[in-house]
Order: sequence, then C-alpha cells, then structure tokens
Amino acid sequence: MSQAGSESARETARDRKPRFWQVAKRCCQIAASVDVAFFFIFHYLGSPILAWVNVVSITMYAVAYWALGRKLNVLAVGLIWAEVILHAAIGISMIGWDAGFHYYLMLFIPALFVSMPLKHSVPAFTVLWGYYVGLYLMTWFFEPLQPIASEALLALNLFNLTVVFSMFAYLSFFYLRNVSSAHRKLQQMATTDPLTRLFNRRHMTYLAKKELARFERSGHPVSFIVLDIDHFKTINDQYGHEAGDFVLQEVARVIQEQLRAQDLVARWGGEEFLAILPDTTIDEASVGAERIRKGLLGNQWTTPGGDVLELTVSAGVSEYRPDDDLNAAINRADRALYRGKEGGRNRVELEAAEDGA
Ligand SMILES: Nc1nc2c(ncn2[C@@H]2O[C@H](COP(=O)(O)OP(=O)(O)OP(=O)(O)O)[C@@H](O)[C@H]2O)c(=O)[nH]1
Repeated sequence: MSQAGSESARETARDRKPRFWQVAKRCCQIAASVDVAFFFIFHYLGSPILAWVNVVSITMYAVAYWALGRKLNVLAVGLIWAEVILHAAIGISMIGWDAGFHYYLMLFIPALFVSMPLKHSVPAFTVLWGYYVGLYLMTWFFEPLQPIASEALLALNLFNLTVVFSMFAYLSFFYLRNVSSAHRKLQQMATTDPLTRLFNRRHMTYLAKKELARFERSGHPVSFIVLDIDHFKTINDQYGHEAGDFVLQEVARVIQEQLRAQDLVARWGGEEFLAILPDTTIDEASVGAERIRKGLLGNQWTTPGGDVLELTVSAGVSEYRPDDDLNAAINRADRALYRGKEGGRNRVELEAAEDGA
C-alpha cells in the first residue's frame, strides 16, 4: 500500500464510530469517579495498597481520556484494558472473588464487539473469557492476601454490581440510540433525493401506489403535476453546474411552499418534478401549478456565485381516472407538459380530455 493509502486507512480507522469514542470518554470519566470513591473506601477499610492502586487507575483513566481527545484511540483502549484487567486481578487476589471486581471484565464483551472488526473481536473475546475463568480458578486454590470483614465484602460486592449494572444500561442505551439513528439515516438515503431533499423517484412510486389504492377505495380525486424547468441546460452551460444545482434546490423549495402539507413532491428526473395531490381535482391542481409557476417567475435568483438569473417552468396536469394506472396518468401529464414546451414554455397545460393512456 502507498504511504498515502496507509495514511488514509489509518485515518478511516481512527474516525470510525466517532460516537463510540465519545462514549469511551464518558466511561473513562465514570470509571475514574468510581476509582476516587474506591480510594476512600479502601482507606476506610484499612487497605492502603488497594487505595493507592486506585490512584494509579485514576491516572490511567485520565491519560486515556486525554488520548481519546487527541484520537490516540489505540493508546486509550490499551490503557483502559490494562486498567480493568490489572485492577480485577489485584482486587480479586487481595480481597477475593466475592468483592465483585470480576464484574467489570464483562463490560468488555459488548465494548470489544462494537469497537473492533470481527476478526479481532473474536480472539479478544476468547482471551477475555480465558482470563476471567483463570481468575476464578485462582480463587479456588489461593486464599485472599488481605481479606476484609464479610459485611464490608458484601457492601463492596453490591457497590461493584450496581456500577456495572449502570454501565451496562448506559452502553445499551448508547447502542440503541446508535442503531436507531443509523436506521433513520438509511431510510432517509433510500427515500430522498440528496440534492433537493424531496422524495426520490422510487419512493414516490411506492407512495403513489398507496395513494391510488386509497382512491380506489374512496373515489376521492387525485391529480398529478409534472413540472420541468425551462432551458435548464442553458443555466448549467452559462452559470455552471453549481448554479444549476442551486436552481434545482430553490425550485424544490418553492414547489413545497406553494403546495399543501399532504401533497407529495418528488424529484422525478434531472430537472423534472412530480407532485401528487390527494383529494384534488384537475382544476384545483392547475391552480396549484399556476401558483408554483408564478412563485418562481416573480423571483430573481442570486446563485452562490453571485449571478442573478430568472427562470421559468412549464407544467402538465392530469387527474387519475377510474380504471387508470399510475404510468398512464403521469404520461398524460407529461404529454400536456410537452405541449406547453412546444407552445412557448412558461405555462401550465391540462391533459386533453381525449388523451388516452
Ligand atoms: N446542475 C445539474 N444539472 C442537471 C442535473 N440533472 C440533470 N441536469 C441537467 O439538466 C439538463 C436538462 O437539459 P434538457 O433535457 O436539454 O432540457 P432543458 O435545457 O431544460 O430544455 P427544455 O426542457 O426543453 O426547456 C441537462 O443539461 C442535464 O445535464 C443535476 O442534478 N444538476
């Protein structure tokens, strides 16, 4: 791999799952606070060695937090792993399994699957399992080095259990939020046109079919407007593609502004838009199309490059008929649109009554 290639691969790995690293930072804060509590608890219980172990832990979390802020994620993860693994081993060998320090190791199970690719997380999971079992077996053969009173042991166990339960709840909440937001993004990508934020053609076809099924049941009128920007190629050629994109966005905005909230609007093709107007007759739809045409005509658009331009649109309007189908209704609006283009553009044309499918 070239140097630039490996740099960018490293960059991608670092920037992957930014929310996960945010949560890792929050976990460092929580863990360091818990270790501050442990410092006092162990002093109180008369275990100064364990109290000072927590000072080392707090320092490790502080460095890990600092490293996460600088995207030194490998260093941060290494420190967090080392802290939990060593802390569990020291806590268990000093006070025993019943202190509950082993619970913290389980927090790594979801964390390692979320943070690593599967080829790394499976071996890491196996090592973690081996370590956990190894610690447990150790307590069968060796007595704790510095046992504490059984009430204190119980209190410590409950404290550790509560912290780990809370952290599991926090991680689950993070996971749920992440999955829901990814789902929302995917859904948006699948249904909308990225430039204009209108529905894309595929989703509009799906919505149109649903709307027409409603028409079949209720018999309420449904109308279609196909709208096309006049001489759009000239705008692109004269002012550049960026100005063309700007015009498409503005036209999309004006169409939405001039129609009702229940009307469906999509980018149907390059510079062509389709609106489906439920509960609307062809005459009412033509009034809506006129409003859009006039709304656009009255404006002087200043492009991001500072060019002032005027633009016009042509539109064709049709109404769904009994025993019609979607394509036929849109084709009739399309033919009306092209009559408008041939007739000089900047106009709204209705489908011809004799126009079949
Ligand atoms: N900027 C930009 N241009 C696009 C996009 N999609 C399609 N186009 C352009 O839209 C233009 C459509 O041109 P034509 O089909 O000739 O239509 P026109 O110039 O509007 O002419 P009439 O429709 O006859 O008035 C082409 O130049 C396409 O490159 C887009 O997403 N952005």
